[in-house]
Amino acid sequence: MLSRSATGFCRSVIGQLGVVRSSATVTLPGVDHELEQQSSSGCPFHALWATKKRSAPCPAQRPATEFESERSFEEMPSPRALPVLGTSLAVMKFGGAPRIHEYCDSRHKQLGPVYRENLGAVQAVFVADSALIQKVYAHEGKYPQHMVPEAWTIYNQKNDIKRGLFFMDGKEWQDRRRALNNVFLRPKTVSDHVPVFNEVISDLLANWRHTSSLNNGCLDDLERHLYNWSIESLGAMIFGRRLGCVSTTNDSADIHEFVHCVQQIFSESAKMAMVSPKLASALRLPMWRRFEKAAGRALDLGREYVEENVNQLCSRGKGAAPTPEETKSASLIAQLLQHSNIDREELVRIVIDLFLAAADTTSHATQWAFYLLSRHPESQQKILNEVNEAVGANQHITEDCLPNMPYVKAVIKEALRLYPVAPFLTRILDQEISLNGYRVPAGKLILMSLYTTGRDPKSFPEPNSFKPERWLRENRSESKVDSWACLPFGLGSRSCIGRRIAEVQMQFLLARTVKQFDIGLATEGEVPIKMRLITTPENPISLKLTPRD
Ligand code: HEM
Repeated sequence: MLSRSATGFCRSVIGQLGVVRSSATVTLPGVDHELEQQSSSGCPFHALWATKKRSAPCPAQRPATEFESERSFEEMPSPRALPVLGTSLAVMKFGGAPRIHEYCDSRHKQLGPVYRENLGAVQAVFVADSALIQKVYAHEGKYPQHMVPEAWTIYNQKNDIKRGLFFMDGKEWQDRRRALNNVFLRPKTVSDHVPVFNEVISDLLANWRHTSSLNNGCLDDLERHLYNWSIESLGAMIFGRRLGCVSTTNDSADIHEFVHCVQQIFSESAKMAMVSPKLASALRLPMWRRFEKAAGRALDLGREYVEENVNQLCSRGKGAAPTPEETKSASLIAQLLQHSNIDREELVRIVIDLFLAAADTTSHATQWAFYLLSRHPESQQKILNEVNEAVGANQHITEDCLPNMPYVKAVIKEALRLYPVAPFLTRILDQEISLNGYRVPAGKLILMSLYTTGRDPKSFPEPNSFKPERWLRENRSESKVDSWACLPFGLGSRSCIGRRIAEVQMQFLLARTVKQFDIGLATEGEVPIKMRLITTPENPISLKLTPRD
């Protein structure tokens, strides 16, 4: 098993989000390329393998003799490394941690779909091939294990605190995941909260209309707007009430501080990509102190929100039946308390980690989608046509309209292919596996390079072009997309638990924004990726919004 404390430079450099193996299904209306859901009985990979019509047997069923003809781990392609420095200089030449996706991409081009490299103290196996990714998932076992950013592990150990789902492993993870699945993966959970998601969007769009009208049509700092939107939407769902990040009427200084802290946690841990978090914490470097302060404050504020919510629920008295309205808008906290044996203390940790997992990912994914739309007016027109047709006489986009809006969904999928928020999915397997003819011992860190697979011309013709159409069911035969090469939410039982929530929120926001505004880019030129633990724009993005009415 890989030591959790191992590594500085690299654990952070490659410390992106990992992925999964789940049991709930989310199907894309009109988008025929989803793979994530499997039945819990039998080998889930047989079904998946069968749907891909591969001639080789399911990798999970390969005979034990498989390894006899394989080459050893040491023989696996690996870049030349200098004594002591290893390959750090080569990484630096590419621009260091912010360009790690490009560095790994070039290594794959040089060394093939599977190679190993010691980045700092971490020895990792990099995989960029959809068939091999399937194989890794087929071997992830009952308790899939992923990598967590080292700064967090150190912080948790130092402060002796336990954390939420993302940080759990083994049986504890499985129990909690099941309890949360019961709430998060129920279609009704999302449906019940669509009205509040739309309420948040109405406030956001009113704010955008006002702000841009005062600034020559420009909406600056899209990142901050989307961060607020993402936290407000999730908060409304979790606490059953608006937090005030977006609304102008219910403004609370605390919530802005919370948003700021969550944002800072990510920005400071990304800075530790160039310095070992262990070293940064031991020397109490400014970046560590800022990280520690932001994490401590976020945890405190999160605790206050959760406790306030739980106290309100408890003060209603045990046997008091909720009113129909209350039942409809029941906070997820109420549902978790009702349907699981999670206690208050654990609830605090779980909820705070949900915010950490959701805020950055959803806001940056949406930011890239807006960026791409601003550069592709023809796609905006397609969305507009689709939305107008779907809403008909009814001017509001309701949940019932979503199945008739496959193009919007395809835009999201395409944005996540080009800009996978989590650029590497990570797994640490508890059994030996053979990848591309090389043995990978149990306990090795495996990084699946989504940036590379998503832009592989074998999987996606014209891979660098934004072509949402490729995901539409009617184009499937000629578009030749390989869904296994694009897994932005991971796969299987440890896949993103918030996927459906994020997708629905994004669909509504994109569709409603395009319906109201023609979206242009206020800033010049292409915006490159800067890796800050997740895939973010290097420069701030500003939009030019022109009302359509
Ligand atoms: C576009 C938005 C999002 C993307 C691209 C995304 C992506 C991912 C990925 C790749 C993982 C992989 C975990 C692994 O196996 O290591 C993950 C896990 C997770 N995500 Fe998301 N996510 C998004 C939004 C959300 C939202 C909105 C929530 C909460 C409502 C959320 C909650 C979580 C949690 C709790 C985990 C850990 C699951 C576990 O360990 O069992 N995510 N996400």
